[in-house]
Amino acid sequence: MSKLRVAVLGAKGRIGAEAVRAVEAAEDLELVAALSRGDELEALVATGTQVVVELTTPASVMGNLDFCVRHGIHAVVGTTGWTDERLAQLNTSLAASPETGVLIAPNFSIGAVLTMKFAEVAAPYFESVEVVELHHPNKVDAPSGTATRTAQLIAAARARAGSAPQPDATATALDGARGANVDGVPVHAVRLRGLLAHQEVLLGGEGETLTIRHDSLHHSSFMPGILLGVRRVVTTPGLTFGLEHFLDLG
Ligand SMILES: NC(=O)c1ccc[n+]([C@@H]2O[C@H](COP(=O)([O-])OP(=O)(O)OC[C@H]3O[C@@H](n4cnc5c(N)ncnc54)[C@H](O)[C@@H]3O)[C@@H](O)[C@H]2O)c1
Ligand SMILES: O=C(O)C1=N[C@H](C(=O)O)CCC1
Repeated sequence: MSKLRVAVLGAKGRIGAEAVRAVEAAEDLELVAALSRGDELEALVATGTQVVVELTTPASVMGNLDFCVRHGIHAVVGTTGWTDERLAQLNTSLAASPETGVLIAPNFSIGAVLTMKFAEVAAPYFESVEVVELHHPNKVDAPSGTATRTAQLIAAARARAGSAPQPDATATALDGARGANVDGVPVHAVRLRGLLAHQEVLLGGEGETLTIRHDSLHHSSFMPGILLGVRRVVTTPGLTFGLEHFLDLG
C-alpha cells in the first residue's frame, strides 16, 4: 500500500520538530516536506502533499489553511487561537472544496481529551467550576486553546442541565484576579519556567471538591493523537473540531 504523503508546517517549532520525528518514524507515512516560517507553500503542491500537520502560530494558521483547502490538501491543526469568526471563515473555504478534511484539535494528548470529557460530565453536578491552565512561559496565547475548549464544554453541559449561575460574591477585584470569563466559567492562566502543558478543573459542591488534573510532561504526549488525526482526516471531509470525534469514548 502506498504511504500517505505528509508535510509539517512549523517544523522547527517545539511541537513541530517532534511531529517531524513522529511522521518519519511511522511506517505508513512519508514526510515529504518540513516547512518553516518564510518557506513557500507551493512546496506542498510540488511534493504532492496529501495531509498537512499545521503547528505554527495563531497569526499564520489561517493563511496556511486557506492555501491547503484551496489545493485540496487535508489538514490536521494543533495551532490555537480559534474563534467563532475564524471557524466560520474556514467553513466557508471548505464549502468550496467539499472533499477536503480539516481536523482542529485543541489538544492531541489522550489525557487532555479525557480531562475535557470528564469535566463535561462532572460540571452539572457541582455548584462551582473553575479552570486553571499552566504552561511554559514561551506560549504566546492565553488562555490556552485546551482551557478555552474545556470551559466551553463545561458551560454547554451546565446550560443543558439547567444549572444555576456559579456563586461568587466578589464585589471588588483587581483586573484579572478572577481570571478570564469563558461562557461564565473563570479560566486562570499560569506561565512558569519548567512547565510544559498542564490543566486543572476545580469543581466544588456543598462539603466537597473534585479536582481533575492533567499533565503533559513531554511533546511526545501529543504524537499518537497527531498520527491518528493524519490517518483519519483523509476520509473525513469537512471540519472536525476536537480529537474526541476520532476516538471511541462512548
Ligand atoms: N493541539 C495540541 O495538542 C498542541 C500541543 C502543543 C502546542 N500546540 C500549539 O501549537 C502551536 C505551536 O506551538 P509551539 O510551542 O511549537 O510554538 P513554537 O513557537 O515553538 O513553534 C511555532 C513555529 O512555527 C513557525 N511558523 C510561524 N509561522 C509559520 C508559517 N507561516 N509557516 C511555517 N512555519 C511558521 C515559527 O517560526 C515556529 O518555529 C501553538 O499554537 C500551540 O498552542 C498545540
Ligand atoms: O504548548 C502549547 O502552546 C500548548 N498549546 C495547546 C493549548 O493552547 O491548549 C495545547 C497544549 C500545549
